[in-house]
Amino acid sequence: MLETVKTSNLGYPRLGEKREWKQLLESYWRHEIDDHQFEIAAKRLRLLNLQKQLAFGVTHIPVADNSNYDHVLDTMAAFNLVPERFGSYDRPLHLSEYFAVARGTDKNVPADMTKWFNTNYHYTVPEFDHTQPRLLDNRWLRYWQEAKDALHIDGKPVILGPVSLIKLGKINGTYVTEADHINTLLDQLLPIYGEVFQQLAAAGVSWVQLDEPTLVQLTHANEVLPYQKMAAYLHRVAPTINIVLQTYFDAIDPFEAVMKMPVQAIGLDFVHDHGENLKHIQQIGFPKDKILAAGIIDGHNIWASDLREKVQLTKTLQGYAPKIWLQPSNSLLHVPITTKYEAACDDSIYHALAFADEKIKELGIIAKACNQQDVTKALTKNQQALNHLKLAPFRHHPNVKARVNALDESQFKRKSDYHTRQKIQAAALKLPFLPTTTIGSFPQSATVRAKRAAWRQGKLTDQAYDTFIASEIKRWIRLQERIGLDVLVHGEFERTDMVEYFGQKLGGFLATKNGWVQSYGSRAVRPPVIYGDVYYQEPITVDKSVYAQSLTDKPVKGMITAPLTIINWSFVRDDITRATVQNQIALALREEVLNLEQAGIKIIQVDEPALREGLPLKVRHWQAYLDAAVAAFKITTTGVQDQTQIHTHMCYSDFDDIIDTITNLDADVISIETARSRGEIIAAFEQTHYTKQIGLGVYDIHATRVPSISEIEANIQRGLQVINPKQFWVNPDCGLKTRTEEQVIIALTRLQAARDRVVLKHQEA
Ligand SMILES: CN1c2c(nc(N)[nH]c2=O)NC[C@@H]1CNc1ccc(C(=O)N[C@@H](CCC(=O)N[C@@H](CCC(=O)N[C@@H](CCC(=O)O)C(=O)O)C(=O)O)C(=O)O)cc1
Ligand SMILES: N[C@@H](CCS)C(=O)O
Ligand SMILES: [Zn+2]
Repeated sequence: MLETVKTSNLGYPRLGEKREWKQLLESYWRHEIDDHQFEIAAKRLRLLNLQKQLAFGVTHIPVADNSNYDHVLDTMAAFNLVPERFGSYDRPLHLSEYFAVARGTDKNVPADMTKWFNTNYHYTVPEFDHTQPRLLDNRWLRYWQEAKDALHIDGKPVILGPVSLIKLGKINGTYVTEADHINTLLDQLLPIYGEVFQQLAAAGVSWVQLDEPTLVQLTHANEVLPYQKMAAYLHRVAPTINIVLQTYFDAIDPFEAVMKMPVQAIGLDFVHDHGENLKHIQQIGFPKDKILAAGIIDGHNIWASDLREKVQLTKTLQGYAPKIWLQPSNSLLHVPITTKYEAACDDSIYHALAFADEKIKELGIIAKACNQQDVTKALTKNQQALNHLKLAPFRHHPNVKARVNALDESQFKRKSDYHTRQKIQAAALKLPFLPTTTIGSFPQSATVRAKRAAWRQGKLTDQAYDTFIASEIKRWIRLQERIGLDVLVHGEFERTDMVEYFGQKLGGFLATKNGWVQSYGSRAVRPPVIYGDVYYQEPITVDKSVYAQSLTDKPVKGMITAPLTIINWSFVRDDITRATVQNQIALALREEVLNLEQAGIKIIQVDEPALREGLPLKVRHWQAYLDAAVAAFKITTTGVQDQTQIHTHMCYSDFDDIIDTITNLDADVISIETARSRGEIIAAFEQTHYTKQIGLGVYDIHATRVPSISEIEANIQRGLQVINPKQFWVNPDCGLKTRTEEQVIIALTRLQAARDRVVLKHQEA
């Protein structure tokens, strides 16, 4: 006898429909509101999110999935695990102490952040160097109680599991991978998780969602041991709590071992699993005593589901697991909140979109269909919407498809090898020893944003807006000249965002009005939607670069975003392969690169910061991804003459495992982040005997604190110990758009002075 199909959610976006949460955080940071006002407003937003899910009929509503900055930081703060420099506590952290860890202070650099699996969300990296874990704050109980008291919701607290917490963190600057380290830390953490669970049990909590996303990265059954130990412990100390062991972003390889764990439900991703979770269930079966929490709706993309197909999938799953919860494949943190602000876009796209709220509604329809309720109308409407998009003529451009199919070897190769190019470029550019440059963007000041807002609202003409952007470019060219930088940039003032901007300019993209997704803390991005074949409409960046170059004798870098970063930070159509979409983007950008070159731009930077984060979670899928990434980068960049210098830039990455890919990109110069990761990255380049030019980030742009000349000099010297000075460039870690003008001028002046000191010492030696 089949049980009623229930619905569940894994996490709801935090931003608020109109980014109210962002406004709230930032007004608190600006001291416009006090703690009390902050708490009242934050509670209102939390309850609003819960109320919505209640209204949509979700059976198992997540609680404590909210955060004041980041959920990993919340876990660290609750367990006294913040980095040592921020102190050790025996009471819950005050809001200002919590934000100090996240954002840094005058004295302390903030805790390190990195990408959350293969998403564009950043989490705070735990540091386990001096851990004295203890429970400071059972936030899971607090938020469960809040939902119960205010809305009578018996919520499902979401807690990041201890093994994943450990593996997402570092000891002595290195990610925790050794079994011994994992076990030692687990022994320290389990009693604390036990306390949390016991308190939840005492309060009457029925279900806890225990997220262990690292389970999808395992390859062998013996790696499941710490997870088993953890589940057995929690079951022993809090037997009345039902645990849903939640995985996402891929399939579980050691399937049988995980299925044996003493939990009451297992959450599996049936969207990003390459079909493997279903295959495992069909071959191995699903434990009869457990609930299958089936992630059947794509929580990482924004397309409406094919509901008939999902009903069919659910019925198939019911053949193996009679007790089912239907849920998104992962937390809805990674998609915008509602499509209702997008109604102005083409109807055939609009009706085929599903953001968080629409996804939750989809779950309700599928559940009803499986529970024998009549949803014919909803299913028909869904089929019509999908068909309209599929057949929309503006989606298909046969000539684009033909160009991708006709790609040949000549479009993947520079004319000459690096050493030949290097000589030609050196003669043409005549750059000094240890050239200085920046990564591209300068402050997106309140004035820049206000002018853009006025222009968008029609209060400023196109011409007035262009004139304003030109005046900013000119002002910053002069500033860069005054500081003495060697290679200049135009500053990217015209761009809301390095991906969204290209989405606004290329054919086949839709730029959303309100499709905000949290990137880190209060910061958000609006990923554009790739709905059709991508094509080049007209020059995108050429006029800005040419104008900037006309103002100075120093070289100005052209600045574009590379295909993998565009695709990884967009929502991508899912009816053709990603490799095809990537190559379409690459062919369009190739035209832009050639136009820049033809217009006299001698250095062109092709930013690829998201290449590393897009790596599939399973190593066996890496090579195909990396090969396709290299191909797209080469299509973009290899059309130019030898004397045109191609730069690329990557940040927020661990480069060790993609160093061969970096070499294969064949860029003449790469600038990378290093200031924050304290030099681990440099070793990777040393070991590979990297022969091309490298700009090491010697100023951490993510910290509000500006380093001294000596600190920057030390960073340069550290790099020079392992990298040949002839290959070395001096630059910040990343773009400067989030910094203030004052900070940037001081920082770059010091960077230039540090470079001059090093040059002097080098000449004296
Ligand atoms: C390098 N990074 C990037 C990532 N992903 C990207 N897609 N782009 C990136 O650059 N991932 C990794 C990192 C993440 N880094 C950041 C850094 C900074 C931000 C950020 O500051 N985001 C802003 C929003 C930026 C933006 O688009 N601003 C618009 C203004 C939009 C707006 O607020 N409009 C208002 C009205 C106008 C107004 O009052 O200003 C409205 O629509 O209501 C612009 O420049 O015009 C943020 O505030 O969060 C993100 C990721
Ligand atoms: N050119 C971009 C790169 C960011 S990763 C910038 O400077 O903002
Ligand atoms: Zn960057």
